[in-house]
Amino acid sequence: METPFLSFIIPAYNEEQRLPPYLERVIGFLAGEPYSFEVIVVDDGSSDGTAAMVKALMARHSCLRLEALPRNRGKGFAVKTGMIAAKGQLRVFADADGATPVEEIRRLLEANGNGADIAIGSRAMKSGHCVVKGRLHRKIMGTVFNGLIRALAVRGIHDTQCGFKLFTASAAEGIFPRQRISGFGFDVELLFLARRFGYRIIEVPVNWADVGGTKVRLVRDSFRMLSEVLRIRFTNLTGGYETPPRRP
Ligand SMILES: Nc1nc2c(ncn2[C@@H]2O[C@H](COP(=O)(O)OP(=O)(O)O[C@H]3O[C@H](CO)[C@@H](O)[C@H](O)[C@@H]3O)[C@@H](O)[C@H]2O)c(=O)[nH]1
Repeated sequence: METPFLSFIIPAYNEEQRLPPYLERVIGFLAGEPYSFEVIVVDDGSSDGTAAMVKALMARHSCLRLEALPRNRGKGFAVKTGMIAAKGQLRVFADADGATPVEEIRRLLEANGNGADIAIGSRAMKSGHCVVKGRLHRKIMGTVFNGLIRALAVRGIHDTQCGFKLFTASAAEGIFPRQRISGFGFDVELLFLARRFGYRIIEVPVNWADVGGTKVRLVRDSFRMLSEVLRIRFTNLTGGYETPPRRP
């Protein structure tokens, strides 16, 4: 069987400290795997040296690409940019802090092998091999937010917000051009559209660690996410989403 070409996309906002070690780990790991790959960093108008740092690493790693946005647009917009620029038959996005070890990609690929158009990492599904390390208030927030999301937008998914998701090229091309939410609520919109378009989603347990230095502001971003979820409902109700593509 032909080995797939894989795109690994990292949205980054002011990540000059946390991103370099993760990038090295990602490239080192993928280089040892049996497929070819590209790594795309989408710099979301950072005010620190994120873009310069990526450019310096590009001199050593030909697999590395930079998509630089002129101003800060939000994680959702950055992921959409990377997914549309990507060339891979399989496209993964992951957080810059390396909260989910890159090795966990094997679990996403296994789910894809089992028929998933979209494989999503989950911190909520318990499994013998998975460790989820996080502070209590983040866990409580996560549980409350996920409960609300399940009721409002995507029933049956345990963890919509884990920043470790895989799409086949055809799912990415069907969903991302139709994505409208630029903030952290974008994960919910992706899954909502995926359901609506008939793509098969498989949720898999992954290791995850709260490595600190989060850019998420608890109160501000929670309210913003809630308003984004309500916007998804409203856009759908008023027929705002384009006609679904036909699932191949
Ligand atoms: N492009 C872009 N990316 C951003 C922004 N703010 C944060 N990010 C990126 O989003 C990722 C996650 O941000 P963290 O700072 O690591 O926050 P976290 O607390 O670990 O995030 C958790 O909650 C988020 C919101 O639900 C999730 O999106 C994320 O996957 C994770 O579960 C990182 O790659 C970070 O660079 C922004 O304004 N723009």
